[in-house]
Amino acid sequence: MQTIRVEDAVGTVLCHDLTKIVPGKTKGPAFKKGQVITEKDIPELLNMGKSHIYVWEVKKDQVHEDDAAIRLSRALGGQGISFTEPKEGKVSLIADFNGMCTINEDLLVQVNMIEDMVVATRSNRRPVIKGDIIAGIRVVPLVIDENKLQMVEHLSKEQETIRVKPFHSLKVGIITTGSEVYSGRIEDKFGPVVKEKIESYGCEVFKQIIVPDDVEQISAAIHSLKAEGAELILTTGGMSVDPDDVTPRSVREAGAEIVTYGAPVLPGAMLMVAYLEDVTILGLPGCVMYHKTTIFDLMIPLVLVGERIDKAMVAKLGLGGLCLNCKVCSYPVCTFGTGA
Ligand SMILES: Nc1nc2c(c(=O)[nH]1)N[C@H]1C(S)=C(S)[C@@H](COP(=O)(O)OP(=O)(O)OC[C@H]3O[C@@H](n4cnc5c(N)ncnc54)[C@H](O)[C@@H]3O)O[C@H]1N2
Ligand code: MOO
Repeated sequence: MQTIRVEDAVGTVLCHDLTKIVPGKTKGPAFKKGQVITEKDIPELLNMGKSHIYVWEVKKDQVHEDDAAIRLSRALGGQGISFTEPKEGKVSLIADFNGMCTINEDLLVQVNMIEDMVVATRSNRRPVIKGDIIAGIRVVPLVIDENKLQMVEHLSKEQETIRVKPFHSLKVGIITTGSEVYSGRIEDKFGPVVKEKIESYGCEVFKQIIVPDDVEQISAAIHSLKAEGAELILTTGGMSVDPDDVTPRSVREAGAEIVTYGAPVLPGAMLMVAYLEDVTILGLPGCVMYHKTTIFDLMIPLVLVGERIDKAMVAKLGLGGLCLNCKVCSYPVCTFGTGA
C-alpha cells in the first residue's frame, strides 16, 4: 500500500472504497476498491476532498484482478462459452447454446490448487440451456502474480477445462414392448412419456412400433427402425426378471453390442445400453414411465452430444445415483447422478 497525490494516481489501483455523500441525495461508494484510476476521475476525487489516496503498487510481474480474471476465463473457457465483463475480479461463463456442461475435472482441481484464484462450476455432464451461467471465475486479491496466470495458461494449452458440447437433434424410434399393450388390454402410457421427454431436447420421434413380449418381433423392430434411419432407439418395458421380460435378450439377439444391463441408479436399475453399429439403443425399464427423473435423464445428454457410453461411465453414476424423491423435483439442479 502506498499514499500518493491524487494528481499522480492515474493507472493505479485503489485500496478501498471511497464514499461520496451529497446531503439529502446520495451516500455510497463513488469509487470501488480495486478500481483503476483514470484521468477523468481526478476532478471527481478532488471534488470529494481527496488530495491523497491509498493505492496498490502494481509491480511489473503483477496483474490487476479484472485483467487477471479475463485472462483466466479465456484460458479455461472453451467451446460454447461467452464471458461477462469482469466485476470485482469476477467473470461469469455463459452457455452460448443448449447442450451438456462439460468440465475437465482433473484440470479444474489443478487450477483450484493454485493460490489466489477460484473456479466454481456447475456439475459435470448436466444439460444446460443457452444463457445459463456455467461457471464463475474469481481472482481473490486485488493483484495477482503473473506467473500464477501463466501456470493456468500453460495447463490449459491443449485441453479445454469448461465448455458446452452442443446437442445433436437425433432421429429417434421407439419400440414399446408388452403383450398387454399390444393386445389393447391396456392403453400405452410409456411411449408418450418417452416421446415428450426426448423431443423436449430437440429430437424427432419419427416412429413408434408396439410389439408383444416376443424376441423375434422385438429384434425385427430394432432392425426395421435402423433401416429407416434411426440414430437412437428407445425400447420400453420388459426389462426385469419375469419370464415375459425378454427385451434385453431381444436386443442381444438383434446383434447389438451390450455395454451394460443394469445401472447403479435408483430409479433406473434395469437400464440397458447397447450399440448396433452406430445406433444407440437404450432399454428403458418401467420406472421411466412412472418417475419424473430417472436414469433416462442422465443418459440423454451423453447420447445427444455423441459420447460413446462405456461401463465405467455408468458405474460412476452410483455415487449420487439415489434419487431423493424431493417433493418438488429440481433436476438438473440437484445431486442426482452427479458423483457427489
Ligand atoms: N425381482 C425383481 N423384480 C424387479 C426388479 C428386480 O431387480 N428384481 N426390478 C424392478 C425394477 S427396478 C423395475 S423398473 C421394474 C422393471 O419393469 P419392466 O421394465 O420389466 O416393466 P414391465 O414388467 O414391462 O412392466 C411393469 C408394469 O408397467 C406396465 N407397463 C409397461 N409398459 C407399459 C406401457 N407401454 N403402457 C402402460 N403400462 C405399461 C406393465 O403393464 C406393468 O404393470 O421391475 C421391477 N421388478
Ligand atoms: O429400473 Mo427400476 O429402475 O430402478 O425402478
